Amino acid sequence: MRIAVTGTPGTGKTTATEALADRGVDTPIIHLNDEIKSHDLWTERDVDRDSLVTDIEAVRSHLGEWDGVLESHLAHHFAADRVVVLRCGPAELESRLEARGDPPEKARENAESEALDVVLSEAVEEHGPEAVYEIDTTDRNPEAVADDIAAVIAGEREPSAGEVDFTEYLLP
Ligand SMILES: Nc1ncnc2c1ncn2[C@@H]1O[C@H](COP(=O)(O)OP(=O)(O)OP(=O)(O)O)[C@@H](O)[C@H]1O
Repeated sequence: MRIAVTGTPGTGKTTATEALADRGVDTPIIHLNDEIKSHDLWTERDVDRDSLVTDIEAVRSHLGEWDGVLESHLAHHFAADRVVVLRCGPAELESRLEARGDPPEKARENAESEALDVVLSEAVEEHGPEAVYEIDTTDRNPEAVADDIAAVIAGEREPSAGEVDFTEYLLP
């Protein structure tokens, strides 16, 4: 079973999947961003955004026939059986990102992307609504989010997409 855990940076993918791993689940968890760095699966450095441009095809061949949980804001770009999209209210997302040291303009850019449902829309377009599981992490602790991800893995949660609406963040 291949579970992609995706979402705008700051929605808590790493934290929630690490909480899951701490429970000793027997599902392998792949932190894709670590794989990209450790196996040089990138094409160039984006100096302006202080990030690496991922080589999607190189990642695809590196992953091969993977199984378990694939965690990254890019995870929905790869074949998966179920796609978990973590969501977070843009204002809280901006605060989380700034609190961890991200530059304010980058935090704001991600908050606007979250308000525009960018990752959710890509996930639904690439996998279909029947494979997408939206989980709102706003004002919830990582353990509760990990519980919801575990429910998706166990097949105990119905697919849901588009129930979260953060567009008011974009209002002047
Ligand atoms: N449920 C939560 N409630 C409050 N803060 C959280 C929660 N989950 C994560 N955080 C905090 O938000 C920040 C971002 O979390 P995390 O790195 O797990 O997000 P991410 O989605 O993996 O981000 P990225 O895609 O950049 O790796 C961290 O400082 C983390 O401590």
